[in-house]
Amino acid sequence: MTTTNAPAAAGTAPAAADPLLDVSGVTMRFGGLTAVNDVSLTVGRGEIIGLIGPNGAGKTTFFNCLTGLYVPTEGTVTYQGTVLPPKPHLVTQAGIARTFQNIRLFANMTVLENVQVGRHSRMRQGLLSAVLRGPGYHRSEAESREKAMELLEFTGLAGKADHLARNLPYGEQRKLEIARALASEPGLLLLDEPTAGMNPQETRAAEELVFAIRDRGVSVLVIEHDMRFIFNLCDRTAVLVQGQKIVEGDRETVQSDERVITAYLGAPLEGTAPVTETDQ
Ligand SMILES: Nc1ncnc2c1ncn2[C@@H]1O[C@H](COP(=O)(O)OP(=O)(O)OP(=O)(O)O)[C@@H](O)[C@H]1O
Repeated sequence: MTTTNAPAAAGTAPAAADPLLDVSGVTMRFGGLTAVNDVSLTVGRGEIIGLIGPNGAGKTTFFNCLTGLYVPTEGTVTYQGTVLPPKPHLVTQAGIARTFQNIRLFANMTVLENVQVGRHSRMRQGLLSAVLRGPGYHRSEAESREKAMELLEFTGLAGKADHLARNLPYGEQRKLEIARALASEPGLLLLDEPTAGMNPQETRAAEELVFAIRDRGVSVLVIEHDMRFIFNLCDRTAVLVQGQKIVEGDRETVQSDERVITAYLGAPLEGTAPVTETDQ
């Protein structure tokens, strides 16, 4: 895998000029609780953007608002210039794919089948053709298998194509989730804590994988608690605290922001010591 191990444009201003994703004023309330409060964010083509914040800050809720799992109380999500309807299958068709904090694989299907399921939104064969199993169906199946195998090569799982998903080690299950998400041929991939439960070696490999995904032309928005992972990868990082975006910028901007330090450590520090991966 050949990757470019550097953010696309470190130190950029906190907004993409011609955004692929343009989130404007998204608010999500659950009864009296405002989980996400008036959050705006852009992701440009070829960017890797980080989303960090303490537990319960609203990060996953924000993802759910982007992907149609939740209908935001207020605000809009625009992808490639079109406002997205809050329906997961339409969001996938539009070109946004995601992984979940808690792995959601089909445990009793093979690794290859899991990726083929991810291609469902890009299959052109209708129900009738699938039922009759005509030549079109067989062609489509062969193409689906070939594309799924390419993604397994890309993620390093080709040797396990016939294994049941539930038998993969944890780190490989996370990779498989990413392969399945890529199978829908997204322009934007949302990763929710992709390194949770990984050892340091697996985490470094996951970094390489995210760079390689970006190099395939897929932009990435990633939630992660591992600060080193975030700051190694991301062109910009946004910080959510109690549902609000308190700062967004490059590594230096985020690490030296006193509000970030306060949010993570609970009290302002003397000076502006940078946040490190041990400060989670
Ligand atoms: N469906 C829901 N109904 C009610 N409250 C919810 C719902 N989903 C999330 N919340 C609440 O919204 C707040 C934000 O939760 P969320 O899971 O988005 O945070 P997070 O930043 O992703 O946290 P973590 O880092 O621990 O995963 C929490 O107080 C949570 O309890």
